[in-house]
Amino acid sequence: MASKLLRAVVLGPPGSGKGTVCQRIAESFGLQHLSSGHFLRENIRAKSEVGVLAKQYLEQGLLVPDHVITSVMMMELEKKQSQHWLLDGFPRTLVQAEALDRICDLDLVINLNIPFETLKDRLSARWIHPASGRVYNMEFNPPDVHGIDDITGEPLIQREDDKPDAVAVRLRKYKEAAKPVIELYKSRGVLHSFSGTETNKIWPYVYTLVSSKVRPVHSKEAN
Ligand SMILES: Nc1nc2c(ncn2[C@H]2C[C@H](O)[C@@H](COP(=O)(O)OP(=O)(O)OP(=O)(O)O)O2)c(=O)[nH]1
Ligand SMILES: Nc1ncnc2c1ncn2[C@@H]1O[C@H](COP(=O)(O)OP(=O)(O)O)[C@@H](O)[C@H]1O
Repeated sequence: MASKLLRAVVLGPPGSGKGTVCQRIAESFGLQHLSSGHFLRENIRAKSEVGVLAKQYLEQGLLVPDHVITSVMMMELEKKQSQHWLLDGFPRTLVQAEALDRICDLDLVINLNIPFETLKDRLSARWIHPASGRVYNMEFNPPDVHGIDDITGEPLIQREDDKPDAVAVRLRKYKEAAKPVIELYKSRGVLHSFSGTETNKIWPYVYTLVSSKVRPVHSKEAN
């Protein structure tokens, strides 16, 4: 199998399961999972310059300006140059995709196609552990103890932008902005779309696809 470092992106609307799928890929293949939303929330908590600027956008469910998120992501990617990585939530506009093009050639783009109603239901049941970005869902993957993170025992919170009004705005904005990005990757032949209402059903196909590019951490081959 090729020893080239994998450069992959997962695209999909809010609540489509990008975070969940990326978490599984990262664990199965030992890839670095880089989530734009997670970096922004970390900056907000740290009250950094970026965080102060980004806060108002996140609270309203709006996209952060391209130059802000691009500089955050470029800084993170620079630190991970020698590792396989997987981007979650970036690029989300054509301008961001063009910025990414300037630093790498993508090998793989995974596009999650999930019906609107499913997305609305999922987001309202989502809880996160803010420090780690771990994601729970009260129906799909509840924590062992209600409202508590399994690993640290710290309280879980519901994101401001998972409230119903912000969710509707986010879904609409996503559609508009993502269309040209999806078209771009389709035209390059790197786009792989997966449709369905359940991450567990989509996951085996995603696993097979990623296996064709990188070796699983726990495969018999690797042991
Ligand atoms: N019921 C159900 N819930 C799921 C399924 N897959 C993921 N979820 C849950 C986990 C979360 O609470 C919520 C959204 O999943 P993620 O946080 O992984 O989605 P994504 O990263 O795309 O959302 P984001 O962009 O951060 O808003 O849905 C599924 O197949 N069924
Ligand atoms: N690539 C990006 N471009 C602009 N804004 C972003 C980007 N990634 C994240 N954000 C901001 O952070 C918020 C949370 O992002 P994320 O955790 O990926 O969740 P979601 O997919 O539900 O919007 C977004 O609603 C947006 O305000």
